[in-house]
Amino acid sequence: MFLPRIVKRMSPLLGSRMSLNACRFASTDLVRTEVDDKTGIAVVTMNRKPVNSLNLELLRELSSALDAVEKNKSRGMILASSLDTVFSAGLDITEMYKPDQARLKDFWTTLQEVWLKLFGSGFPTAAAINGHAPAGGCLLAMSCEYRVMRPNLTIGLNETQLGIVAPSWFMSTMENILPRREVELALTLGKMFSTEKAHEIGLVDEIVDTKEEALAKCTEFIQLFARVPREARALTKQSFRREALQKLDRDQDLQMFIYLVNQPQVQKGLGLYFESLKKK
Ligand SMILES: CCCCCCCCCC/C=C/CC(=O)SCCNC(=O)CCNC(=O)[C@H](O)C(C)(C)COP(=O)(O)OP(=O)(O)OC[C@H]1O[C@@H](n2cnc3c(N)ncnc32)[C@H](O)[C@@H]1OP(=O)(O)O
Repeated sequence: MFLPRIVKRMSPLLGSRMSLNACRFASTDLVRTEVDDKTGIAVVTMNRKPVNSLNLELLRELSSALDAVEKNKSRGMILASSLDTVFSAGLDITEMYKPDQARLKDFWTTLQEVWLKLFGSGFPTAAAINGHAPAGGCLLAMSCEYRVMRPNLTIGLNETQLGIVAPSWFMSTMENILPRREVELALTLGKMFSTEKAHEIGLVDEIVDTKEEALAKCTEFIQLFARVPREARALTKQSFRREALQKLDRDQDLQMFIYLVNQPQVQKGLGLYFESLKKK
């Protein structure tokens, strides 16, 4: 259960440049939310070792953090990771392999909720991609409006490589950024792009060397909207993204997911993939 703790603290968040800004913190073990009092921007940091794989608890806390950012009327939100080399490893395979059926349902419903809140948010969003971002990790980054990434990492929707299929709303999210042809190729190949290639094709907007620089660039992006009326901006974004948002039929998507994940050959594939990750 997410219980926001709102306290005043000095922020070490963005290094010395921001270190005198007081921040409000609303944090749990898995997700830290820090709002800079000077910029009004919230940094939501995923903190689930070792790889920020998205299990039910992390998704629930992300969902609550997004509610808190909305409620606090923050100027915008930056999504980041506390880990050195991984932004998010995507969905936690253990949620889908030999699952408890009630939890599986909760898991998928919460993932849908996080996407609807993040992709459909009125406030500006940016992702500081300070580590690898496969599959669901790529979905989170793509749901933001701007992406800044460190070099020599990877990002992409690799589902077909695992023998599974990215849901259509994962596809629409990529299509909101890249040309259709590029998306079709990326999805059918299950392509993981290097940071440099992702930048070349426009999946990533900027490359920087450190997490601090990534946070600073994301802040600059969000500040572009400082003089744009908030409501007009929000409605424009939501109207632009409406088609993708409305295409998600939550019940149908849930039923399809439950049916497919429980297929013996999908379970076998997930088991083999999970083993291969462990043996790596
Ligand atoms: C036709 C049938 C259709 C069926 C359709 C039904 C299904 C629909 C759902 C589709 C949606 C899927 C979206 C997803 O997100 S699936 C998840 C995909 N994720 C990945 O492929 C990433 C896998 N991980 C990695 O590539 C690497 O871990 C990394 C992120 C690059 C980091 O590498 P690093 O070397 O730092 O770390 P390790 O690989 O050593 O991992 C450390 C430990 O973490 C465990 N791990 C890693 N990823 C996951 C994960 N996604 N879920 C659970 N656990 C994970 C790994 O096993 C190590 O554990 P260990 O320390 O115990 O060995």
